[in-house]
Amino acid sequence: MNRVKAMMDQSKTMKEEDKLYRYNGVLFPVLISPEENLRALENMEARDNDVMLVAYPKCGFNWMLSVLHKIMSPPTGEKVECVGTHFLPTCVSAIPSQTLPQVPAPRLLGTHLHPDIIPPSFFNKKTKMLVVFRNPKDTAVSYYHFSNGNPILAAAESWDKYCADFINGDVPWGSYFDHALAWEKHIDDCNMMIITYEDLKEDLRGGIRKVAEFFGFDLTNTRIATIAEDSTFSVMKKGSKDSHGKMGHVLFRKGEIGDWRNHFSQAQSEQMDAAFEKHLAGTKLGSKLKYDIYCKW
Ligand SMILES: Nc1ncnc2c1ncn2[C@@H]1O[C@H](COP(=O)(O)OS(=O)(=O)O)[C@@H](OP(=O)(O)O)[C@H]1O
Repeated sequence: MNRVKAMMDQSKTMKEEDKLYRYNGVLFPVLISPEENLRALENMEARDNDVMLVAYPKCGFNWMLSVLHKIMSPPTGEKVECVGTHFLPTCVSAIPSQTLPQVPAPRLLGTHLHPDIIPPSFFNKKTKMLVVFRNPKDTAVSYYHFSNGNPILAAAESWDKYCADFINGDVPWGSYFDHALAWEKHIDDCNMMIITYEDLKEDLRGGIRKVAEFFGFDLTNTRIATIAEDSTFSVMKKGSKDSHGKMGHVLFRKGEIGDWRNHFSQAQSEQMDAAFEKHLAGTKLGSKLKYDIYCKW
Protein backbone atom coordinates (compact mmCIF):
# COMPACT_ATOMS: atom_id res chain seq x y z
CA MET A 1 0.00 0.00 0.00
CA ASN A 2 2.90 2.37 0.77
CA ARG A 3 4.33 1.80 -2.68
CA VAL A 4 0.98 2.64 -4.23
CA LYS A 5 0.74 5.81 -2.16
CA ALA A 6 4.29 6.80 -3.15
CA MET A 7 3.44 6.27 -6.83
CA MET A 8 0.25 8.27 -6.53
CA ASP A 9 2.12 11.13 -4.85
CA GLN A 10 4.78 11.04 -7.55
CA SER A 11 2.15 10.96 -10.31
CA LYS A 12 0.67 14.23 -9.04
CA THR A 13 3.92 16.01 -9.90
CA MET A 14 3.96 14.61 -13.46
CA LYS A 15 2.52 16.16 -16.61
CA GLU A 16 -0.29 14.12 -18.18
CA GLU A 17 1.75 13.58 -21.35
CA ASP A 18 4.65 12.06 -19.36
CA LYS A 19 2.59 9.38 -17.62
CA LEU A 20 2.53 6.86 -20.47
CA TYR A 21 5.25 5.54 -22.75
CA ARG A 22 5.41 2.96 -25.53
CA TYR A 23 7.08 -0.43 -25.26
CA ASN A 24 7.08 -2.32 -28.57
CA GLY A 25 4.40 0.11 -29.74
CA VAL A 26 2.06 -0.53 -26.80
CA LEU A 27 1.25 2.12 -24.18
CA PHE A 28 2.27 1.41 -20.58
CA PRO A 29 2.13 3.58 -17.45
CA VAL A 30 5.63 4.79 -16.59
CA LEU A 31 5.20 4.39 -12.85
CA ILE A 32 3.58 0.93 -12.69
CA SER A 33 5.25 -0.66 -15.69
CA PRO A 34 8.61 0.95 -16.34
CA GLU A 35 10.61 -0.52 -19.20
CA GLU A 36 13.17 -2.18 -16.91
CA ASN A 37 10.38 -4.16 -15.26
CA LEU A 38 9.06 -5.38 -18.59
CA ARG A 39 12.58 -6.36 -19.66
CA ALA A 40 13.13 -8.17 -16.34
CA LEU A 41 10.23 -10.48 -17.21
CA GLU A 42 12.45 -12.23 -19.73
CA ASN A 43 14.33 -13.87 -16.86
CA MET A 44 11.37 -14.73 -14.69
CA GLU A 45 10.94 -18.43 -13.94
CA ALA A 46 7.42 -19.76 -13.48
CA ARG A 47 6.59 -22.73 -11.29
CA ASP A 48 4.13 -25.39 -12.31
CA ASN A 49 2.21 -24.84 -9.05
CA ASP A 50 1.90 -21.04 -9.35
CA VAL A 51 -1.67 -19.77 -9.29
CA MET A 52 -1.73 -17.22 -12.08
CA LEU A 53 -4.47 -14.65 -12.71
CA VAL A 54 -4.52 -12.71 -15.95
CA ALA A 55 -7.04 -10.07 -16.93
CA TYR A 56 -7.17 -7.28 -19.45
CA PRO A 57 -7.60 -4.05 -17.42
CA LYS A 58 -11.06 -3.47 -15.93
CA CYS A 59 -12.32 -7.00 -16.61
CA GLY A 60 -12.55 -8.03 -12.94
CA PHE A 61 -8.93 -8.53 -11.92
CA ASN A 62 -9.27 -7.31 -8.31
CA TRP A 63 -12.50 -9.26 -7.87
CA MET A 64 -10.93 -12.56 -8.90
CA LEU A 65 -7.69 -11.79 -7.09
CA SER A 66 -9.63 -11.50 -3.88
CA VAL A 67 -11.59 -14.69 -4.64
CA LEU A 68 -8.39 -16.62 -5.37
CA HIS A 69 -6.83 -15.30 -2.21
CA LYS A 70 -9.81 -16.53 -0.19
CA ILE A 71 -9.79 -19.90 -1.98
CA MET A 72 -6.11 -20.36 -1.12
CA SER A 73 -6.36 -19.22 2.50
CA PRO A 74 -6.93 -21.71 5.30
CA PRO A 75 -10.61 -21.94 6.31
CA THR A 76 -10.11 -20.48 9.78
CA GLY A 77 -13.31 -18.49 9.69
CA GLU A 78 -11.26 -15.37 10.28
CA LYS A 79 -11.37 -12.45 7.86
CA VAL A 80 -8.73 -13.04 5.20
CA GLU A 81 -6.43 -10.14 4.50
CA CYS A 82 -5.16 -9.73 0.96
CA VAL A 83 -1.48 -10.02 1.75
CA GLY A 84 1.10 -12.28 0.22
CA THR A 85 -0.13 -11.67 -3.29
CA HIS A 86 2.57 -11.06 -5.83
CA PHE A 87 2.29 -9.34 -9.10
CA LEU A 88 4.31 -9.73 -12.18
CA PRO A 89 6.32 -6.52 -12.46
CA THR A 90 3.76 -4.82 -14.67
CA CYS A 91 1.43 -4.44 -11.74
CA VAL A 92 1.97 -2.80 -8.41
CA SER A 93 4.18 -5.11 -6.41
CA ALA A 94 3.39 -6.07 -2.86
CA ILE A 95 7.02 -7.15 -2.76
CA PRO A 96 9.71 -6.46 -5.34
CA SER A 97 9.76 -8.95 -8.18
CA GLN A 98 13.40 -9.81 -7.43
CA THR A 99 12.21 -11.56 -4.28
CA LEU A 100 9.65 -13.70 -6.14
CA PRO A 101 12.00 -16.72 -6.23
CA GLN A 102 11.96 -16.78 -2.40
CA VAL A 103 8.16 -16.81 -2.11
CA PRO A 104 6.91 -20.20 -0.89
CA ALA A 105 4.51 -22.23 -3.02
CA PRO A 106 1.82 -21.83 -4.05
CA ARG A 107 2.44 -18.28 -5.25
CA LEU A 108 -0.56 -16.20 -6.26
CA LEU A 109 0.51 -14.07 -9.22
CA GLY A 110 -1.47 -11.54 -11.18
CA THR A 111 -0.98 -9.49 -14.31
CA HIS A 112 -2.67 -7.45 -17.06
CA LEU A 113 -0.03 -8.46 -19.59
CA HIS A 114 -0.70 -9.68 -23.12
CA PRO A 115 0.19 -13.39 -23.34
CA ASP A 116 3.04 -12.62 -25.73
CA ILE A 117 4.88 -10.72 -22.95
CA ILE A 118 4.09 -13.18 -20.18
CA PRO A 119 7.36 -15.05 -19.58
CA PRO A 120 7.46 -18.14 -21.82
CA SER A 121 8.23 -20.34 -18.83
CA PHE A 122 4.57 -20.03 -17.72
CA PHE A 123 3.55 -21.68 -20.96
CA ASN A 124 6.41 -24.20 -21.02
CA LYS A 125 5.72 -25.33 -17.46
CA LYS A 126 1.96 -25.39 -18.11
CA THR A 127 1.32 -23.19 -15.09
CA LYS A 128 -2.43 -22.96 -14.52
CA MET A 129 -3.82 -19.58 -15.55
CA LEU A 130 -7.21 -18.09 -14.88
CA VAL A 131 -8.01 -15.54 -17.58
CA VAL A 132 -10.85 -13.07 -16.96
CA PHE A 133 -12.66 -11.21 -19.73
CA ARG A 134 -15.58 -8.79 -19.79
CA ASN A 135 -17.75 -7.45 -22.57
CA PRO A 136 -15.81 -4.71 -24.40
CA LYS A 137 -18.41 -1.96 -23.98
CA ASP A 138 -18.49 -2.13 -20.17
CA THR A 139 -14.72 -2.63 -20.13
CA ALA A 140 -14.25 0.60 -22.10
CA VAL A 141 -16.54 2.56 -19.77
CA SER A 142 -14.86 1.20 -16.65
CA TYR A 143 -11.42 1.99 -18.13
CA TYR A 144 -12.50 5.54 -19.02
CA HIS A 145 -13.55 6.29 -15.45
CA PHE A 146 -10.46 4.59 -14.07
CA SER A 147 -8.19 6.68 -16.30
CA ASN A 148 -9.80 9.81 -14.92
CA GLY A 149 -9.75 8.61 -11.31
CA ASN A 150 -6.28 7.11 -11.13
CA PRO A 151 -3.51 9.75 -11.29
CA ILE A 152 -0.98 7.09 -12.35
CA LEU A 153 -2.74 6.88 -15.74
CA ALA A 154 -3.21 9.78 -18.14
CA ALA A 155 -6.64 11.41 -17.78
CA ALA A 156 -8.98 10.98 -20.74
CA GLU A 157 -9.59 14.12 -22.79
CA SER A 158 -13.24 13.23 -23.36
CA TRP A 159 -15.42 10.13 -23.56
CA ASP A 160 -15.61 10.48 -27.37
CA LYS A 161 -11.81 10.48 -27.73
CA TYR A 162 -11.39 7.69 -25.16
CA CYS A 163 -14.00 5.48 -26.81
CA ALA A 164 -12.29 5.85 -30.20
CA ASP A 165 -8.86 5.10 -28.66
CA PHE A 166 -10.24 2.00 -26.93
CA ILE A 167 -11.81 0.65 -30.12
CA ASN A 168 -8.55 1.36 -31.99
CA GLY A 169 -6.54 -0.32 -29.24
CA ASP A 170 -4.51 2.71 -28.23
CA VAL A 171 -4.90 2.45 -24.46
CA PRO A 172 -2.49 1.28 -21.72
CA TRP A 173 -1.60 -2.43 -21.88
CA GLY A 174 -2.78 -2.50 -25.48
CA SER A 175 -5.80 -3.44 -27.51
CA TYR A 176 -8.65 -5.38 -25.91
CA PHE A 177 -9.10 -7.22 -29.21
CA ASP A 178 -5.39 -8.10 -29.49
CA HIS A 179 -5.51 -9.60 -26.00
CA ALA A 180 -8.72 -11.49 -26.76
CA LEU A 181 -7.39 -12.90 -30.02
CA ALA A 182 -4.15 -13.96 -28.36
CA TRP A 183 -6.05 -15.83 -25.60
CA GLU A 184 -8.34 -17.39 -28.20
CA LYS A 185 -5.26 -19.31 -29.41
CA HIS A 186 -4.91 -20.83 -25.92
CA ILE A 187 -8.57 -21.40 -25.19
CA ASP A 188 -8.30 -25.20 -25.38
CA ASP A 189 -5.00 -25.48 -23.45
CA CYS A 190 -5.47 -27.76 -20.43
CA ASN A 191 -3.71 -25.26 -18.14
CA MET A 192 -6.00 -22.39 -19.12
CA MET A 193 -9.41 -21.42 -17.78
CA ILE A 194 -11.24 -18.46 -19.29
CA ILE A 195 -14.09 -17.01 -17.29
CA THR A 196 -16.21 -13.93 -17.94
CA TYR A 197 -17.22 -11.10 -15.64
CA GLU A 198 -20.81 -11.55 -16.79
CA ASP A 199 -20.90 -15.28 -15.93
CA LEU A 200 -19.51 -14.45 -12.47
CA LYS A 201 -22.20 -11.81 -11.98
CA GLU A 202 -24.87 -14.34 -13.00
CA ASP A 203 -23.59 -17.15 -10.79
CA LEU A 204 -20.75 -16.25 -8.45
CA ARG A 205 -20.95 -19.44 -6.41
CA GLY A 206 -20.80 -21.60 -9.53
CA GLY A 207 -17.86 -19.56 -10.84
CA ILE A 208 -15.96 -19.89 -7.56
CA ARG A 209 -16.57 -23.67 -7.53
CA LYS A 210 -15.19 -24.02 -11.08
CA VAL A 211 -12.15 -21.84 -10.30
CA ALA A 212 -11.35 -23.80 -7.11
CA GLU A 213 -11.68 -27.15 -8.94
CA PHE A 214 -9.49 -25.92 -11.77
CA PHE A 215 -6.67 -25.02 -9.37
CA GLY A 216 -7.15 -28.22 -7.38
CA PHE A 217 -8.51 -26.73 -4.15
CA ASP A 218 -11.10 -28.93 -2.47
CA LEU A 219 -13.69 -26.62 -0.87
CA THR A 220 -16.90 -27.53 0.91
CA ASN A 221 -20.20 -26.07 -0.29
CA THR A 222 -20.36 -23.98 2.88
CA ARG A 223 -16.94 -22.51 2.24
CA ILE A 224 -17.83 -21.70 -1.37
CA ALA A 225 -21.01 -19.99 -0.17
CA THR A 226 -19.05 -17.94 2.39
CA ILE A 227 -16.47 -16.87 -0.19
CA ALA A 228 -19.27 -15.85 -2.57
CA GLU A 229 -21.03 -13.83 0.14
CA ASP A 230 -17.76 -12.05 0.98
CA SER A 231 -17.04 -11.33 -2.69
CA THR A 232 -20.18 -9.52 -3.81
CA PHE A 233 -19.67 -6.02 -5.15
CA SER A 234 -21.38 -4.37 -2.18
CA VAL A 235 -19.27 -6.25 0.40
CA MET A 236 -16.03 -5.59 -1.47
CA LYS A 237 -16.86 -1.92 -2.04
CA LYS A 238 -17.66 -1.50 1.64
CA GLY A 239 -14.26 -2.93 2.61
CA SER A 240 -12.36 -1.19 -0.19
CA LYS A 241 -10.90 1.59 1.94
CA ASP A 242 -9.20 -1.06 4.09
CA SER A 243 -8.21 -3.28 1.18
CA HIS A 244 -7.20 -0.61 -1.38
CA GLY A 245 -6.86 2.68 0.52
CA LYS A 246 -7.69 5.83 -1.41
CA MET A 247 -8.02 3.88 -4.66
CA GLY A 248 -10.86 1.80 -3.21
CA HIS A 249 -13.71 3.99 -4.37
CA VAL A 250 -12.11 4.35 -7.82
CA LEU A 251 -11.54 0.61 -8.28
CA PHE A 252 -14.93 -0.45 -6.96
CA ARG A 253 -17.08 1.95 -8.97
CA LYS A 254 -20.44 0.46 -10.07
CA GLY A 255 -19.84 -3.25 -10.55
CA GLU A 256 -22.69 -3.63 -13.04
CA ILE A 257 -23.37 -5.10 -16.43
CA GLY A 258 -24.72 -2.60 -18.96
CA ASP A 259 -23.41 0.77 -17.73
CA TRP A 260 -22.20 1.25 -21.33
CA ARG A 261 -25.78 2.23 -22.23
CA ASN A 262 -25.27 5.42 -20.19
CA HIS A 263 -22.15 6.37 -22.19
CA PHE A 264 -22.18 5.02 -25.76
CA SER A 265 -23.89 6.96 -28.56
CA GLN A 266 -25.64 4.93 -31.24
CA ALA A 267 -22.68 5.58 -33.58
CA GLN A 268 -20.09 4.51 -30.98
CA SER A 269 -22.10 1.39 -30.22
CA GLU A 270 -22.15 0.51 -33.91
CA GLN A 271 -18.39 1.10 -34.18
CA MET A 272 -17.77 -1.31 -31.31
CA ASP A 273 -20.19 -3.82 -32.88
CA ALA A 274 -18.21 -3.62 -36.12
CA ALA A 275 -14.89 -4.06 -34.29
CA PHE A 276 -16.23 -7.07 -32.40
CA GLU A 277 -17.55 -8.56 -35.64
CA LYS A 278 -14.21 -7.97 -37.38
CA HIS A 279 -12.01 -9.44 -34.64
CA LEU A 280 -14.03 -11.93 -32.62
CA ALA A 281 -17.04 -13.10 -34.65
CA GLY A 282 -16.95 -16.88 -34.98
CA THR A 283 -14.32 -17.35 -32.26
CA LYS A 284 -14.82 -19.43 -29.12
CA LEU A 285 -14.00 -16.48 -26.86
CA GLY A 286 -16.37 -14.30 -28.87
CA SER A 287 -19.20 -16.72 -28.19
CA LYS A 288 -18.23 -16.98 -24.49
CA LEU A 289 -18.63 -13.20 -24.22
CA LYS A 290 -22.32 -13.48 -25.30
CA TYR A 291 -22.05 -10.17 -27.13
CA ASP A 292 -25.63 -10.18 -28.39
CA ILE A 293 -26.95 -10.47 -24.85
CA TYR A 294 -24.69 -7.97 -23.10
CA CYS A 295 -23.73 -5.50 -25.81
CA LYS A 296 -26.89 -4.80 -27.80
CA TRP A 297 -29.41 -2.07 -26.88
N1 LIG B 1 -17.13 -7.99 -6.42
C1 LIG B 1 -17.32 -7.40 -7.60
N2 LIG B 1 -18.44 -7.65 -8.30
C2 LIG B 1 -18.64 -7.04 -9.49
N3 LIG B 1 -17.79 -6.15 -10.05
C3 LIG B 1 -16.67 -5.88 -9.38
C4 LIG B 1 -16.37 -6.48 -8.14
N4 LIG B 1 -15.17 -6.02 -7.71
C5 LIG B 1 -14.75 -5.14 -8.64
N5 LIG B 1 -15.64 -5.05 -9.66
C6 LIG B 1 -15.58 -4.19 -10.84
O1 LIG B 1 -14.49 -4.58 -11.67
C7 LIG B 1 -14.01 -3.40 -12.37
C8 LIG B 1 -12.54 -3.20 -12.05
O2 LIG B 1 -11.83 -4.16 -12.77
P1 LIG B 1 -10.32 -4.56 -12.42
O3 LIG B 1 -10.23 -4.96 -11.02
O4 LIG B 1 -9.92 -5.53 -13.46
O5 LIG B 1 -9.56 -3.18 -12.62
S1 LIG B 1 -7.97 -3.00 -12.78
O6 LIG B 1 -7.69 -3.07 -14.22
O7 LIG B 1 -7.25 -4.03 -12.04
O8 LIG B 1 -7.71 -1.65 -12.28
C9 LIG B 1 -14.86 -2.22 -11.86
O9 LIG B 1 -15.95 -2.10 -12.76
P2 LIG B 1 -16.80 -0.75 -12.93
O10 LIG B 1 -17.56 -0.57 -11.67
O11 LIG B 1 -17.71 -1.02 -14.10
O12 LIG B 1 -15.84 0.36 -13.21
C10 LIG B 1 -15.27 -2.75 -10.50
O13 LIG B 1 -16.37 -2.09 -9.94
